[in-house]
Amino acid sequence: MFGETLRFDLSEGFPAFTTKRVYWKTAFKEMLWMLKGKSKWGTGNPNIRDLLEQNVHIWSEWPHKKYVDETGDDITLKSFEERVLTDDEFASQWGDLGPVYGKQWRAWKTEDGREIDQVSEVLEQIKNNPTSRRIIFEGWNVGELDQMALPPCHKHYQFFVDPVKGTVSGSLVQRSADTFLGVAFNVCNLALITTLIAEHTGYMPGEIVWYGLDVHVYLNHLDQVREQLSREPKAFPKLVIKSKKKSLFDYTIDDLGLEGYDPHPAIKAPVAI
Ligand SMILES: Nc1nc(=O)c2c([nH]1)NC[C@@H]1CN(c3ccc(C(=O)N[C@@H](CCC(=O)O)C(=O)O)cc3)CN21
Ligand SMILES: O=c1ccn([C@H]2C[C@H](O)[C@@H](COP(=O)(O)O)O2)c(=O)[nH]1
Repeated sequence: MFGETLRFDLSEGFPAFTTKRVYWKTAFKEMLWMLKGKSKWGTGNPNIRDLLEQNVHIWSEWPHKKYVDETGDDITLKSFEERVLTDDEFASQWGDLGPVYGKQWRAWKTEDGREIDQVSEVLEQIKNNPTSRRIIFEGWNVGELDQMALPPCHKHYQFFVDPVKGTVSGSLVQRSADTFLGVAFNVCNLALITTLIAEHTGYMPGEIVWYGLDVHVYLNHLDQVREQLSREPKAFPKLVIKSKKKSLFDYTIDDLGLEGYDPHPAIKAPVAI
């Protein structure tokens, strides 16, 4: 399908889907990793070492494939991850994802050698110029796409302040959406970033609007999708910020929680690489 929309009012609950268990901690860790921007490994591009240290494996397939293709060393995904985790030099060389998400969000390179922190600018604009129609961060850096492990799927984030309601709403344009595996994570993470941005600018979270352009279901997910569609949705949980940090960029998973999340059981599916 092309051009689909989902809309959730965050005052009515946190949109972690309930028709299957969404590994929201994994999703949140991914979002917090993106918000940190650069990695201390290698060239500073986002690196899977930082995810593996938190037991998150959802990005490992891509650098593993690159390593096997380029070196001919046919090691398993598990041994590859182990090596990235324990061998600093290996992590710097092979754990690097290129200038993906966090790099563009926090340190977009300009022609004159500066780096632009788009997320900090979003916070500044919401505080100082809330009626702006330019409250955006963008990951689609055309000149650097060929260096990225995957060109960004969730690419354009735009925020909107309603001064009367006292809310910040968030939206996401996603060029390509893996309906069964990716979208639950993407919606969760859009709701998380919108809530955190509201918290750090003195507003309440408003709505989130998700736009999916190429929205697809992989053929080897069909049984899983049918199973999920047969289930009745339940009430959404509530996001709790257990400890408010000074900066939006300082959160760890231990600072966040979901209260009242009682989903149907998880449904497993293979990820397409
Ligand atoms: N085909 C494809 N779909 C995606 O959703 C996707 C990509 N590729 N490439 C980049 C990232 C990585 N993402 C992923 C990758 C794997 C899962 C996944 O396997 N999720 C399982 C288990 C989660 C866990 O390990 O805790 C799930 O049941 O949600 C989710 C998102 C989202 N993106
Ligand atoms: O956050 C994400 C990241 C990726 N996806 C999905 C969408 C596609 O199925 C693949 C990417 O393949 P492309 O050929 O580059 O479109 O990953 C997602 O849904 N959410």
